[in-house]
Amino acid sequence: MVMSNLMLVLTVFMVSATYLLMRRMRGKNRLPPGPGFALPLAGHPHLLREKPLHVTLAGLAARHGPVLSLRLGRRDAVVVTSLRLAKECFSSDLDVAFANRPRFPSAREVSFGYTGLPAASYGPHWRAMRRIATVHLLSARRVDLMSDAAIADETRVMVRRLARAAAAVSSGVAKVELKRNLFELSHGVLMESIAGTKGKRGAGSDADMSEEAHEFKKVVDEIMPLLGMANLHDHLPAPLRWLDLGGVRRRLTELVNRRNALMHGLIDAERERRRQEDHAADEEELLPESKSMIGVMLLLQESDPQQYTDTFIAALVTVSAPPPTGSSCTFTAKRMHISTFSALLCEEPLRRRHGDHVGDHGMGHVAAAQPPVRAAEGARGSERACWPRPPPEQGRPHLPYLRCIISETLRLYPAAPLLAPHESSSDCSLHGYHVPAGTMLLANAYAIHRDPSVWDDPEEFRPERFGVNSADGQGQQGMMLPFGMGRRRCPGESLALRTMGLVLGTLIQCFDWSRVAGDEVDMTQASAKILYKAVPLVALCKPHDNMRAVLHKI
Ligand code: HEM
Repeated sequence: MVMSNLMLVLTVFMVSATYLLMRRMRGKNRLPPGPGFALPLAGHPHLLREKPLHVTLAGLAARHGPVLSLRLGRRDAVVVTSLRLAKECFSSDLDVAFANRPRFPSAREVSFGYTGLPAASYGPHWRAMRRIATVHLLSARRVDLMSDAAIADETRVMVRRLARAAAAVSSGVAKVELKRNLFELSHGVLMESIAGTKGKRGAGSDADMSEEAHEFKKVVDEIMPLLGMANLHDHLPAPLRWLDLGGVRRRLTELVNRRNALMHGLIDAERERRRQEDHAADEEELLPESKSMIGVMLLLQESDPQQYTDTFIAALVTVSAPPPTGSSCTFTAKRMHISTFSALLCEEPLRRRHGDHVGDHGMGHVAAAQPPVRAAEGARGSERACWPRPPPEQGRPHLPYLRCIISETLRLYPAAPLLAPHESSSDCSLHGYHVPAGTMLLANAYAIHRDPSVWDDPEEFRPERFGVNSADGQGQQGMMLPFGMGRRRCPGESLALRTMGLVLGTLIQCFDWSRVAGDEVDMTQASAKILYKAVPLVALCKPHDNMRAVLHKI
């Protein structure tokens, strides 16, 4: 009996190994190189145990080349680790071939059955959503409006909270956990942009967060850890997934139902508000841009109710919520990014841990960013300069150092280090190799941004490389892809950059930041699809001398 079982295992193993070897060797259908031994059924997960994944994949690329193939469970995957290849994938005909997203079972729960923008397959539904997102919800005009309203308001709320915390201690220096503050800020901005929940309640709208934002935050807080566990489910055989032994799927379904109920409640509330309003004349005069995202969508619904159903609206506006597994970006990414900037601003010199490697990042000059950025703001000390208002369009070039810091941080710490996974919809050829339909494509932005053949001293944090005094920065920007490339490039890029600039600029302008004595800023990266610090940053925050009077009045 034991003998026959052993024979069976050996036969399965030999057949799988021969099959994989033959596929790899087949003349014009030659797959990209990759690590040889793949476990039958499981593939290469044993090679990916080391965390974080983007660092492990960079190591494999160093051994096998800039395009390598892997087997992950029943999926073929190709990883590209060079700028040239990433551009080939996302800017030529291949961009269409790779415009699909892989369907992970756990993403079905959070992405409205794969109909949310980040998870949707390439096709008419995705095109319709994408057009609305870029034209109506995240256009330059709307980003301006959001800067004036939601982002500025929520930044002011955060500044007030920090100033009060500092005023409450006798030393005037508060110890604050930035991640929590930025998390609340991003939720506030999110809810204000989606539904304008604070504005609708009139008096008391200056509260730190609306009830809806609180509920949304609670749901998001609970969903996030489950997504990590749900990833494991994705690689289990279907019958085991169905059994849902750990109860992850059941819990996720409950939470997603709560989130959806909240979204549908917001849509109904906005519809009711519109009905009750004596809007006939006034409404016509209001520009669609001046409304919340739901308000804009309801206007579209009036013109085409079949297309813009409530579910369509909920799926579209929830894109800013936590990412479906397999997608990657959100306000979360942005929040984590501001947290990373803040870490850089507090540390001198910054020490960085990467697995076992602990090195001096040589970022002493980063702390020196505070004075130049402040000086660049011009009217320092005036209420106008301190107030979290977006710098006017023509004012933005006066903040070149801030722009450089943001670019350099996105280079070294791209929020989505492997972008979001793409999937080929047809057989195609990449760098002379055959890529079958249904192959998952990962682009290792983290490794591409540190490629020594492209960047001088790639491990150094050097904002000046983006051209503080000139327009050189444009060229450098084209050598990185923190927001992806091609058709599925992030549509929230302008909003993200605007918010990061505004929040970081305000934090620098209003407060002096330093690290807690004796503590080093730990830049260890958590292992996740979104890159963030494993250890939340606790920093010392002291109102800037010239700003005290202004902060007092907030
Ligand atoms: C620091 C902030 C952000 C970063 C680094 C970031 C990065 C990314 C990346 C790398 C992708 C995948 C691109 C690809 O598939 O190749 C993506 C997709 C996406 N992002 Fe962002 N993002 C950020 C903020 C935002 C914001 C604020 C929004 C909206 C409010 C947003 C909405 C989206 C959507 C909807 C997609 C999916 C697009 C599609 O599949 O067609 N992102 N983002």
